[in-house]
Amino acid sequence: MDDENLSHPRASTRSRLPQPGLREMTSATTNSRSHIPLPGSIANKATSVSPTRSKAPNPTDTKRSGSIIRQPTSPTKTHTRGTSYASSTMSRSNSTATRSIKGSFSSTVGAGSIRPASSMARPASSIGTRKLNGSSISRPATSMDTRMDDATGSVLGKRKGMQFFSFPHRVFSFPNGSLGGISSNGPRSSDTTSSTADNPITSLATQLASVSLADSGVPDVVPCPLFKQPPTDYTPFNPMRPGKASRGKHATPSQPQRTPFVPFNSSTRKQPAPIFLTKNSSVHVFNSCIDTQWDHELREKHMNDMFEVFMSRMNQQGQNSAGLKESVDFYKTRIDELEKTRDTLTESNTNLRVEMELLKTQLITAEQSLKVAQRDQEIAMDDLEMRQRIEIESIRQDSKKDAEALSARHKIEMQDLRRQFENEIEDEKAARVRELGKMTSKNASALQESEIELKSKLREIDSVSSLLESTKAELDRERKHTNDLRQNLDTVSSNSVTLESTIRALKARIEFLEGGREEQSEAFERCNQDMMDALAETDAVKEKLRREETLRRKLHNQVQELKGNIRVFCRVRPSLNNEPASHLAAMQYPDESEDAKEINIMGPEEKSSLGTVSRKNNNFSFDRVFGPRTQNGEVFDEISQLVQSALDGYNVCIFCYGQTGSGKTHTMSSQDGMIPRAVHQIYETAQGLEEKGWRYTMAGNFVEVYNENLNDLLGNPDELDKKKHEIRHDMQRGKTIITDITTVQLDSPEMVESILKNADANRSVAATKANERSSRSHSVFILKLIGENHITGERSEGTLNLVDLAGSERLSHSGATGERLKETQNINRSLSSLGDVIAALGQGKDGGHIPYRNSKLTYLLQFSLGGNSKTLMFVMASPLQAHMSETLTSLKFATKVHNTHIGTAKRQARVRDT
Ligand SMILES: Nc1ncnc2c1ncn2[C@@H]1O[C@H](COP(=O)(O)OP(=O)(O)OP(=O)(O)O)[C@@H](O)[C@H]1O
Repeated sequence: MDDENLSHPRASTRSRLPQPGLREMTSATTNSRSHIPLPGSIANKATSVSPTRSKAPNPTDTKRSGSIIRQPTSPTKTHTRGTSYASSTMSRSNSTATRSIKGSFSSTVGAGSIRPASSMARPASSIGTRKLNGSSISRPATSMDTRMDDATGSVLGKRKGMQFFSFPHRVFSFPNGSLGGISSNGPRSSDTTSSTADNPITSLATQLASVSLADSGVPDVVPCPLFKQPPTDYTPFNPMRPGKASRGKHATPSQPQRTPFVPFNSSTRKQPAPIFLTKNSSVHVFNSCIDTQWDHELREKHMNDMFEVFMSRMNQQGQNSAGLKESVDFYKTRIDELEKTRDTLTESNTNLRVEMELLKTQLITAEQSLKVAQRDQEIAMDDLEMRQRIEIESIRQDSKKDAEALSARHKIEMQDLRRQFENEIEDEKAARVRELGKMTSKNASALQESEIELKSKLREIDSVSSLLESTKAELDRERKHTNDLRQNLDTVSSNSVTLESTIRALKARIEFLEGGREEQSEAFERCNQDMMDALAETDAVKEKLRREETLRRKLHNQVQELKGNIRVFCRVRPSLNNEPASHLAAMQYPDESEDAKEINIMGPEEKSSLGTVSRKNNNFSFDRVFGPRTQNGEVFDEISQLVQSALDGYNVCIFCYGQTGSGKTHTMSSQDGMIPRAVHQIYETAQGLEEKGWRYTMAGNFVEVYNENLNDLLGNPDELDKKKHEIRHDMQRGKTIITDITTVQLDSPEMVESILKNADANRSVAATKANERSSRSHSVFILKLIGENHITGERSEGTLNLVDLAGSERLSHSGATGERLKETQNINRSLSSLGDVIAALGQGKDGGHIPYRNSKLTYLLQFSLGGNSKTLMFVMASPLQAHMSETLTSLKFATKVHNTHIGTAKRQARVRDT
């Protein structure tokens, strides 16, 4: 609260109210700014007021008042402020009293209250200075004084319904017995407000004049040439309502604008002094104005009336002052109370201040001790830090020395270790190098030895091969020599027989000659002639024999050609153990005991509308029909002559056609099948022909056509279905070449068996619904036979193709799906192509198109099917009733082939004319 009072103007006003200004008012406590001896107490005030009240207005009073009139040296300022203070003080004193009664004042500043710490810490100037200097007291004294002097009337007057009258209670005194101040202030409105700030007399006179004229009924504006016409916004002075001048004065203490005061008769009267420079100068001007313009008596009378009115009002003011006195007493009582309270507060403040001082002292002491302790602490810390720094430095140096020593030691150790490792590495390297050298030398020697050994082996091989060659040549020579010797032996033996007989004859002749010399000589000549005739006869017989062999060949092939270049044999396999007789179809072989060329297959029993049971008879006729009891040997006898044709230089093709399980493989590739038998026969025949000058070489290939791809059955089984083989034809020589095919030289009949085993293992076999082990490809065994007759100079090149076709069952019967379906489709397509090729050949048109290229099989057999070849078709038949349909289909196809006339075969041989 006190802080606010110090800082806030309103608070300072409030604090002034209870201050001891009234009681302790002295000259020292007067308002120094006004230099007016303000009433320090009511008594003083009463003293100053009482003469005014008791005495009538007279010039003396006026004069005395004139002495007093110095009081408002700055009248406007003092008066205005005093008025405002009066009103505010009055209202606030009430509020203060109220607060005091309610205890709020004592609660805030009373002795019993405890000031907060902040208040205690407040500087002494806030309280003590004010009290001691009394500067703040002088202002309330001024206020109070002003209030008492000026505002009382207004307040009381207002309160009591009195006409407002702000004339001061003091008597005005004009130096020349006139109210110069009135005239000088009256009409100068704007100038007045500004000039009053500088001239208090003029200001006071202006107020007085305005009030008195207004109250006395005298017109406000007196026509006086001395004054100018007042401005329209001129407002008479009202002390209760500060005008613009007073407000403006407070607001802006600007320099007043003064209108030069020109005397009316300035030309006649000499101015003693500059206008308004002194009070006397203005009086002179005023007097001069009066003398010349005003009716002095009238004005005096008028002034007297006015004075009386003033006086009466002054009396009234005196009465009012009594009321004010009461108020003052009340206020004095209140002030006493407040002063007591203030004393109490002062005392408590003093105690608190002492206490605060004590605390301050203690605080200072504590701060000092704290500072001392802090300083001691800092010193100790500095010492400690210094010691630690020294210790750290020493430790660091020690550590550095240790580290350096350690690193030096490590460096030495590292160098030692490095040297040691380098030595070890060098040793190891040298050992390794030595070892490597040894190994290299060993390897080199081993390599050298190996090379030497290899060279020796190569030499051995060369020598062995040359030996072999020479042995072969020698063997050939030996063979030849043996043959020659044999022939010679034969000749010699015959000759020896002849000679023996001749010798016997000669012996007899000799004996006869001995008996008669001439008869002996004749007999000897006859014997010699007989011998010569016998030798000549022997040569003639041999020549005749060779001519007969050539004739036999010619006749044999003529017989084969007469039989037809394509022949069809039918073979029905026997029933197997798991096939009961009830499941067999009814088949008949009408001419089995004779030619055995027919077969009747009885169809299922059919009942006619008349109830007769009949069977459809399917009669087929082929070149030969083999029944179920026929063995492979018997079959081969029928084809052996075709195999002989291959040796004679013909292309022979024997293939088996029929449904799955009809016995094709059994006939062709079984151990006693056509292929082994053919090879055996070829060997035997070839050996027999050697006596007649023939030498044969045999080379075999075994291939299969699977899904229209050619596979080498004698090759690597892993390359089946991967390695591609192409079929190429030499049209001029009538030769077929298969690329990348394995060719086996058949030096012995045993070689054929191993070939067949390998081929059988490689052959694609897949299970189907129709047969649990079914060959799903066409296999072709190709035997190339090249024969040379070193006696006759003949040469023959024949090919024997033994073909085991895949099953010919119909697609619907096989029940194949997926991959099997694809196989079956390819099989049927190739078989159909085979039929188309045979049919085209049967048409016999020279240069006609033969569709060999429609399938891989027909393209492969191009030179074995047609005019240059002999073809034999085995149509295989199953005895089962269930296979009847397929059997009939196969037999119908075979009948078509049988009815085809292909033409005359040509021998692939160069026969020397004999
Ligand atoms: N003449 C026969 N004498 C004895 N058994 C035979 C005869 N013909 C065929 N078989 C037997 O009948 C079965 C089927 O014969 P095979 O395998 O030769 O028929 P396939 O027509 O070659 O069949 P795929 O077309 O499936 O090769 C075999 O067990 C076989 O031994």
